[in-house]
Amino acid sequence: MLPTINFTETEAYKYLADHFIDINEKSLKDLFTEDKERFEKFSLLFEDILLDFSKNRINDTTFALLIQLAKECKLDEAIKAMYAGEKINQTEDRQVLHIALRNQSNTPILVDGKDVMPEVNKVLDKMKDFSARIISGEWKGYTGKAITDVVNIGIGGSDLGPVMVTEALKAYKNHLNMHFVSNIDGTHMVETLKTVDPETTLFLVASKTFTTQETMTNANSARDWFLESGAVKADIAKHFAALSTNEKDVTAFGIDPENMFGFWDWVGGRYSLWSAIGLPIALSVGFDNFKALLQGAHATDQHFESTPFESNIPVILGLLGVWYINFFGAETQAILPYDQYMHRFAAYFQQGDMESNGKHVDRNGNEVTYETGPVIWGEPGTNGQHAFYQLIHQGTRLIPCDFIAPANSLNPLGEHHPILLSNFFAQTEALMNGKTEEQIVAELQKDGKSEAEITKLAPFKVFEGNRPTNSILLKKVTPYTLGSLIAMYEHKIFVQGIIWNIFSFDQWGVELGKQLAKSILPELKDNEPVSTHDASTNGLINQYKNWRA
Ligand SMILES: O=P(O)(O)OC[C@H]1O[C@H](O)[C@@H](O)[C@@H](O)[C@@H]1O
Repeated sequence: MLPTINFTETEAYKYLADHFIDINEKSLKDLFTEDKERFEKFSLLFEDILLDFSKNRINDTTFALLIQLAKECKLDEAIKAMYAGEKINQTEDRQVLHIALRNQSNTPILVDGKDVMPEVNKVLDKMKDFSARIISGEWKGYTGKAITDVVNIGIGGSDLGPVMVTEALKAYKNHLNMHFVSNIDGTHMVETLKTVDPETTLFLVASKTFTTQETMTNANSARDWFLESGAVKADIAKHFAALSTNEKDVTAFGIDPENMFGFWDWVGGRYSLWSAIGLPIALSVGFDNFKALLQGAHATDQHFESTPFESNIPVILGLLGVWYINFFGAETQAILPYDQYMHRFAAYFQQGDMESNGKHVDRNGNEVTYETGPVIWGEPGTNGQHAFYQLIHQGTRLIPCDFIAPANSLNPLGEHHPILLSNFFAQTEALMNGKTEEQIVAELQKDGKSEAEITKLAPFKVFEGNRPTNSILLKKVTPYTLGSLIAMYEHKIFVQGIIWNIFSFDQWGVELGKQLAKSILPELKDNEPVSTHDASTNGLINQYKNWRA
């Protein structure tokens, strides 16, 4: 069982609330001037990842109080409970053990007294064998040709992770063409099928439950398309595999259980890329690279489990988020990777974070009296700079940003990488220091502007600065480092969920819309006007019926 402490009633929270008044008066610039050791104090090197959190609106006191907050909320007990396989997903009565999927030390992890590692390793071995056969061309399609294209059909956690990682690791990719169909919009499937050949395509039906409407509809359409190509039912075994926990429905769909890669209900969908759901990753970059991804995540898991909070990266990232959300009133968190390959990283953590911590009821079942999960968003640098950074620099909202960049490019091309990184360094510096009116005036005077022009223009050109950022510098984007980084963000989400006293591993909020869609679908069959809903919904449905061809 997880502790159920209201963090706003802790001693640390009360001190933080007072202390916030002091910090809110201070500028980051002053904090750096006051403390020459600031970078050394507020940065951490973990293998090939440097986290610099010194450009945050904290000082020694803030940091100590945040650590105290984590202790008072019994974060240590919560971490132990997760690692020990306790059923911390209490509303679904399940363990939360994505750490077992990447437990490369292979120490026993018990679920109801039974070590899950032999099962985990068995599936990994099966993935290794299967991916090797597909990649080498030993596996043949129904007309004897090797597989050239893989279409993953899945949505949410059965899509976003594999998409994000295969994109982030594209530099390590082999000859297989990867496609991902998630949306129920027929366009997604139709456009994908236009680019593939049934004789050389492997479909992976990825669904933890194997009941998700979008995925099952897409899988049925793919199967129909395949059978219309001249293949017969027996050929399905050569072109369809399932990544799921639901063997019964996989078999009913017509997929050979031999082609089923299983996982378990103690793996949350949005934490499942490390399981059989990661098969598209293993196919795209080879099993050794997939294993390196798991190893990187495992290194973070060990760090998170055993490092004192003061130097524990996920703990620090989580606490900084709490500081901004609950004291400064920040509503969003930007994730800004200066790496084109990582262009889906923010989208991935939109699900990871918002589905986990988008909760308004605490672990006692009571409405919370404070803010919880932030809105996560972001785009890769430098594109974001030319789109939304204006608001980050000069808007009215405080937006904590995580800047992520690799020191080494996987595509060193002329001056591109130094230019990219000069922007990465410049942005956090600009956000911190801003630009004062005096600086602006001096600049305008130098440009020969008149006093009248200077007075008119200067207010618009001022940057108040004092905008907080984390910088995460990676030596290079490798499968291992990427695994470590993803796991850091996962555990950060866990930390925040514990502080906020919410359940991070259920997702009841996605159910209502699904249920309503199911009841509306039969109403769309005929052209009779509907009157069973509110006036707006009736009006929309009836206009749709009028317009549809
Ligand atoms: O893998 P499945 O079972 O198809 O679920 C896909 C997605 O469905 C829902 O939106 C949620 O439950 C997500 O967490 C999940 O990832």
